[in-house]
Amino acid sequence: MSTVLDSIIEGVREDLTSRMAETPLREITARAAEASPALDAYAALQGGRSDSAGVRIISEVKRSSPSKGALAEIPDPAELAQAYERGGASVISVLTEGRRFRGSLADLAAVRAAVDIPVLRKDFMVEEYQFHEARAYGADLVLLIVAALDDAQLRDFLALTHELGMNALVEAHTEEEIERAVAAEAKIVGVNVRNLKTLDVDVAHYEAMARHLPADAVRIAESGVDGPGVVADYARQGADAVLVGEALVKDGEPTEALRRFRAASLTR
Ligand SMILES: O=C(O)c1ccccc1NCC(=O)[C@H](O)[C@H](O)COP(=O)(O)O
Repeated sequence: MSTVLDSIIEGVREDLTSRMAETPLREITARAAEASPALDAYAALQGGRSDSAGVRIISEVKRSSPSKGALAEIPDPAELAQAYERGGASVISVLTEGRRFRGSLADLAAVRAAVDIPVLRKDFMVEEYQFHEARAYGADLVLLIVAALDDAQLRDFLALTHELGMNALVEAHTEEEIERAVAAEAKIVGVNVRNLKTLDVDVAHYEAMARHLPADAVRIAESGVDGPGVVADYARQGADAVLVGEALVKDGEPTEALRRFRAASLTR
């Protein structure tokens, strides 16, 4: 049976075919090689569970989603990213998938030019081309969804990500996917509490999965933050960083919201 993830990836592949026809691999590779070196997202995210600065926040530019539909217009993603940076975000996540999330590579480039912190290209990465494209548009970090890749792809894409000077956030949903991420030698491992089959969010799932995360990986809790309480819970459960989308884009004062989220993690 086809899942939401399968259907998103089908659309991603179709859109990718058009972009590849417009800008061939050798051209995007050359543009990636000319881009400014990637910022160190690993350094920006590590230490959140142990040092006095508290949990790091990855703040997302998210207009729309398959689970909730329209969330926020975000006419100026660069301005939103700057508001996040002022609030103390460690990394900005930019959804670049167009059909379901209404994101774009133009959003990624605009955010990259507007902030001094690392930027994540949040997309469904299934072809080598997309990694060069991510670098060409200024990404420092890319998302690898274990459920969307086989073991060979996971290893090859991680190696390519590192060759291009970027880091990868390797996203798992289950114990088995965490094991696959660890076997591929992922250094930044996320647990997304949104079930990609049902789209249900269960924040308690992070606690169940956290004990399977290796001690030496940077640990990310993804999705489901609806206020400071959930950030504090994720921090208590040993997350180094928390990825937040909807709660920030729907808040009229994202800088203040972010400050509250960061402060909450210090109460653990
Ligand atoms: O958000 C969705 O509905 C969704 C559906 C299918 C695949 C991915 C999806 N979201 C991507 C994300 O992982 C979230 O944008 C991110 O973790 C932030 O989540 P939230 O804070 O709950 O908006």
